[in-house]
Amino acid sequence: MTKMVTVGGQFRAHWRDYYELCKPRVVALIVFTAMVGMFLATPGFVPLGAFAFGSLGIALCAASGAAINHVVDEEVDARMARTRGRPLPTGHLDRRLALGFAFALGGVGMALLIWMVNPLTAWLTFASLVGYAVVYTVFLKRATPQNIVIGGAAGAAPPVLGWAAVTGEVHPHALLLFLIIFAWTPPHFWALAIARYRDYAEAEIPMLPVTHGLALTRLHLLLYTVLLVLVSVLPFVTGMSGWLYLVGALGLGAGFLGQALALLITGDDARYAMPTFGYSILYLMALFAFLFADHYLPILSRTLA
Ligand code: HEM
Ligand SMILES: CC(C)=CCC/C(C)=C/CC/C(C)=C/COP(=O)(O)OP(=O)(O)O
Repeated sequence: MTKMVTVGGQFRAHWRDYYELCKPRVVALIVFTAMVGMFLATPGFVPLGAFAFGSLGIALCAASGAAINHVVDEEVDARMARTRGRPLPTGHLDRRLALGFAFALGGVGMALLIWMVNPLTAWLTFASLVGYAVVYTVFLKRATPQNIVIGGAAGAAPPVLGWAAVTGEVHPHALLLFLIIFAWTPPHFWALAIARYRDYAEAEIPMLPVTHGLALTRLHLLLYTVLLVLVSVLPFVTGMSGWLYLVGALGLGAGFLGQALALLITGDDARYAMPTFGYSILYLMALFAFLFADHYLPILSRTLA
């Protein structure tokens, strides 16, 4: 009896470790933005196959990238308070097992995308995986404070991937969604980097607050938020989205600008940095929910009329 409980307990611990390697909450938001890309790609309903296999394939590849990031960053993660409890630095998981797991996820994800969706989506997703796990994690993260600006392109790709899964093409409207996430990434990350800048300094990772100071990072955070609000209006200006989206985008943008301004003016990182980071996640989720609602409400009201 005792043995069974122990075996059960161990299995549970391993399952959780593998799950954590996938950065599940980040992947969830990535897949949500990909799904919205799929919905916006068509005036009607998304074909079920493209939706299910596209979402699953993108999720598996993003999780693969996240797991590779854990392997490459094992030593850096061990040096930072925020990350030293992860499965590799704590020794809960072996590096080779983690890498095998990452390749298995990526392999299954790619197979699904190639055979059940289309090759364009598969290769764009592969480029995003390599962009995050290799270009950003192995090189840029350790090389330049612009790491997350350039590396942000990998995380901004999912709506383009979702769109391509449904239509087999890269549409200019999908690129607008890419631009939104691309402009959102710096304020998203720098809010956290300000809050945790001692971590990055100790790990000798050249994040902007470490190399150029907190004041300049707060200013850059605000400037990118202004850029984000401007870019977020483009779906309305180009006729891709309507008034519901515009009102939502401006309301959410005002909230983000308020946070970024409060951080800059007061310099009170303890009070504003983590709430700004939390708001950035809520912002992206809600902005994409507005894109979705704006796309389907007119169709719904026409159907009901
Ligand atoms: C290069 C681009 C990005 C960088 C450098 C970055 C950085 C980070 C970091 C360091 C964290 C904290 C993770 C932790 O504490 O475990 C985080 C959390 C998060 N990020 Fe990002 N991020 C990027 C792109 C994205 C993208 C594209 C999305 C989604 C579309 C996203 C969604 C999230 C979410 C949802 C969390 C919260 C996770 C949690 O609570 O466990 N991030 N990000
Ligand atoms: C295939 C596809 C769509 C790939 C998406 C890429 C992806 C998973 C992007 C997430 C970005 C992210 C969480 C960066 C943080 O890494 P970090 O190492 O700076 O943060 P950490 O210190 O918390 O590990």
